[in-house]
Amino acid sequence: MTSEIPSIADLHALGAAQQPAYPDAEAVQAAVDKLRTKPPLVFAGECDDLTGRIAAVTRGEAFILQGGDCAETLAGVTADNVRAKLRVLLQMAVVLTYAASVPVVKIGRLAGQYAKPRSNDSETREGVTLPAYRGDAVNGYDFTPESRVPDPQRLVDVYNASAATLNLVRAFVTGGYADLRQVHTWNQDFVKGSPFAAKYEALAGEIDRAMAFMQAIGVADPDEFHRVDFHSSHEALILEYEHALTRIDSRTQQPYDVSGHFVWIGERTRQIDGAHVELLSRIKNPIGVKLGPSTSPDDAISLAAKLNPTNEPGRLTFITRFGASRIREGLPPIIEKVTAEGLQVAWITDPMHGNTFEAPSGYKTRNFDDVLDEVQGFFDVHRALGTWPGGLHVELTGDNVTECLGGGEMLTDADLAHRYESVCDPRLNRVQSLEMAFLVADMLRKA
Ligand SMILES: O=C[C@H](O)[C@H](O)COP(=O)(O)O
Ligand SMILES: C=C(OP(=O)(O)O)C(=O)O
Repeated sequence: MTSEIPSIADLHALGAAQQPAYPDAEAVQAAVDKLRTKPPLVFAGECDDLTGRIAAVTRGEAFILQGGDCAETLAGVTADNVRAKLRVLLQMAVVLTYAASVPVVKIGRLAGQYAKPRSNDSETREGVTLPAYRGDAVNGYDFTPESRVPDPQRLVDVYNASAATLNLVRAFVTGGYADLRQVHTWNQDFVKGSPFAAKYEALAGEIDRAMAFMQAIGVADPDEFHRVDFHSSHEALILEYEHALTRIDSRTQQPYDVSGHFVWIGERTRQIDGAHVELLSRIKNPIGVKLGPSTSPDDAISLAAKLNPTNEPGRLTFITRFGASRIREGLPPIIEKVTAEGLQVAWITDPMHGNTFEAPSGYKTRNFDDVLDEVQGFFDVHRALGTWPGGLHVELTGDNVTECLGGGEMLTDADLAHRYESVCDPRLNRVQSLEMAFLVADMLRKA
């Protein structure tokens, strides 16, 4: 590590929000020492490649699809689970690419999304108060005093789980599963009778014909259909983990956080003088910052100045998450100021985090219509300002869970109990995700 990266103590001295209160400093040091010996999960060159792809988004030539679990779990690292998430993202990407004729940059909230910022430090159930669950990177979900103690060994477990996930993802995306000629296969075992399954099947048939045509006239190399580019991402939350995985690239002598291709700073940790902004200002990966409704135009300018001082296209993505009721008033002044200053950023919408509420049943949920309305608001604002709506960031799963209300299946509060599996926030299920892709493809075509 060079002097360019502050020490972990210096970072903590700046003030770091949302960090675990580890009871045993020696155990933290032991976990960090172990992480420092581990090989990189991603390569610096891959991160640069992603920066180049996001630069195309900044120029209005491509669209980002970023999606996956709210919180990955260690127990969730199974072949079926990873394949299901990848499959729904591939299906969505195909819909967006084909229906809107725009290249789609695919980024999973995957292989590292294990730490959660929380609104409250503690959780109370039936008169018992314990530390809040902060993701499998920090403590256990079980509501017992033992499980909720932050354990730094979990950081090593998360590294291993991320390595296993990435290994599978790389095998799937280069080994034939993601081959465009498999578009029909991805649709197998979809919810029977779903109108979106039928709509997808029709689109897949068109893609087959288009590929056959391109091959027949000799403009397409079959190898081009065989593999896709897919990148990992997560919120860079736990300083010990991200710092231990920040390494100097032997090609360029520059620091990269090799825990994932793209890392972002959350709404609760984007303090301009805080530790997260400082650490991410030093690494060379493409990075994101969540911007919620309290963001002022000057906040956005200061963040861009600190995080992307050379104004490099593709380096910085603003992920806006205002809520459906606030985006139409809140977003324009920010975009206007950023554009007036000539700042190169990609804009993407997270229509999930500003639209969460507690249903009468007690489940944390989101309404599909609110999510869609925020996406529509995002497109409307960009259209009015002549800027490019560069992408969609969603919490989703490849399974048929019942966590968000509405959508084509018209899930109600009574349905939430059937299959609510998220350990933190509610995700779109497979049908809702595909429905979202078709609706966004329509918006994108008009953009
Ligand atoms: O995913 C984002 C946050 O971690 C989450 O929304 C916080 O949830 P909470 O308000 O239940 O703590
Ligand atoms: C915590 C998250 O979002 P935000 O920082 O926008 O609340 C998240 O995306 O997991």
